[in-house]
Amino acid sequence: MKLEIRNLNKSYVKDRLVLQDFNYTFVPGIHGLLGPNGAGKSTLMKIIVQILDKTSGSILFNEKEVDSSFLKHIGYMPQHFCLYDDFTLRENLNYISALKGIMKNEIQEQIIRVSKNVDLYENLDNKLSTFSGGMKQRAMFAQALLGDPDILVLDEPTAGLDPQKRIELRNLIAKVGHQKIVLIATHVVSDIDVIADQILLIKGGHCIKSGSIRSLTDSIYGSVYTKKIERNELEDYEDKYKISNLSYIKDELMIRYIAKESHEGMTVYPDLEEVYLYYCGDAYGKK
Ligand SMILES: Nc1ncnc2c1ncn2[C@@H]1O[C@H](COP(=O)(O)OP(=O)(O)OP(=O)(O)O)[C@@H](O)[C@H]1O
Repeated sequence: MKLEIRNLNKSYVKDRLVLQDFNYTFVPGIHGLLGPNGAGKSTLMKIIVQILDKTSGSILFNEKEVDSSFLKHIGYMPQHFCLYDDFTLRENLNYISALKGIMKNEIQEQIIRVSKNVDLYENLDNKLSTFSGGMKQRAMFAQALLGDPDILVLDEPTAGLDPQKRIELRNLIAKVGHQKIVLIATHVVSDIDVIADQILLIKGGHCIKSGSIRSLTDSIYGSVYTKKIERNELEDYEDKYKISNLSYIKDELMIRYIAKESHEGMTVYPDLEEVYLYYCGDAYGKK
């Protein structure tokens, strides 16, 4: 199974491309789409799920150009809440099942399966208006799982969740995402650093770098340092380098920072946040 994005371009307004010659081939596994605000992650997702038209380029699923029949392969969880608050969860899932064209005699079984998947089986007959934020996110995830789609497109699925709920949803995605093509757009590195098989760093409408977390951290090994400094040196370091971490140990200041040229600090193994800062962060240092 593969989903190919070829030379994809999108502009909302004339002459301003928000996706530029975007190329990537998704295969089964969890793909984390990381990038700054406005990078084009949601736009890419909306084009894949056919909410938006592309300006040019092509999308192929298993070698064939996609058309509207491709939608049955997709489960989409948008960035913003999109359920009916006055409906019960069962009514919501019934409605979405009908929209997805799921056979009538399969709907009840599907609703039971997905509600159990997201641990909301006991809440099926409660109105969404009584759900907490975390329950609503899980309800939206249940909606994406209806029809057991091959591809899950999740746009900031953990937005607004507390740390425990965030971890629970992340584990759930890892559990049900197995053998599917899963795309997760996020700004939160910890949402994907454990579960993603591949990371795509997206900036300015391009995929600027991709690979496994290990290959990405390896790619910047030698550029991340740690050092104990005096307080009055901090400003100078901030001017010259990207500080990825700063902590006080008693009165001493310990920093981790990214320096592209070799440096006197002690080299440390990078993490994904540092990969993000290295490739997607603002201009190198303040100067
Ligand atoms: N409906 C629209 N009309 C005009 N411009 C838009 C529209 N939607 C998005 N854009 C612009 O397209 C660019 C990409 O936006 P997009 O929402 O895809 O980015 P993103 O990476 O998902 O950002 P975020 O992380 O903030 O959600 C941005 O410059 C945004 O302002």
